[in-house]
Amino acid sequence: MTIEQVPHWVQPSHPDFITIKTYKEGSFSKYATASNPIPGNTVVADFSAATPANEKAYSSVQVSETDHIELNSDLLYANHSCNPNVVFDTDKGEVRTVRDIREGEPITFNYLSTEWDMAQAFKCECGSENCLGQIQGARYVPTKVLADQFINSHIKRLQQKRDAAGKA
Ligand SMILES: C[S@@+](CC[C@H](N)C(=O)[O-])C[C@H]1O[C@@H](n2cnc3c(N)ncnc32)[C@H](O)[C@@H]1O
Repeated sequence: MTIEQVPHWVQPSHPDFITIKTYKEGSFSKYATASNPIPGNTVVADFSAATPANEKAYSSVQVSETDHIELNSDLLYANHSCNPNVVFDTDKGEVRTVRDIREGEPITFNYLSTEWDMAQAFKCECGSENCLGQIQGARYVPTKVLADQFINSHIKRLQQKRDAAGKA
């Protein structure tokens, strides 16, 4: 079944940053690409349009051990990658590049850096050498597998609690 996803915000929401493209027919087929070249370590967006999410969904971003937000912007179309080029820093409420990004390059972040137990799992198509395959939340991945990656503080706390309980 194809789910029609009709944005409720004015598009484009981040014209200098995001150009949306479509890569296949059907649901979840859109992705954010860079409108311009962007240097590494640049703050490119914030979460100022976000609102609390009543429940987690494919579209929400987890911002604490219990809370989720809806982005209400074209940031929604940032796909997951196991080797991402931006971070969604939920403590600072900002999106930052982690390396230089070429114009037209897909904008991606690591969903496991924000999500503990996702509403909707998927088989990752990022194509990275270190691709983890099934993406369903950091809960399902050993802490050491994510050790070299940017991980938000709420996920680190949840990892610590899980690992401590496992040793008890
Ligand atoms: C927040 S949306 C991202 C935008 C989405 N591609 C769309 O068209 O609405 C998250 C969904 O996109 C898809 N997705 C994101 N990253 C993916 C990836 N690396 N491989 C396969 N599907 C992905 C999954 O269906 C996921 O549930």
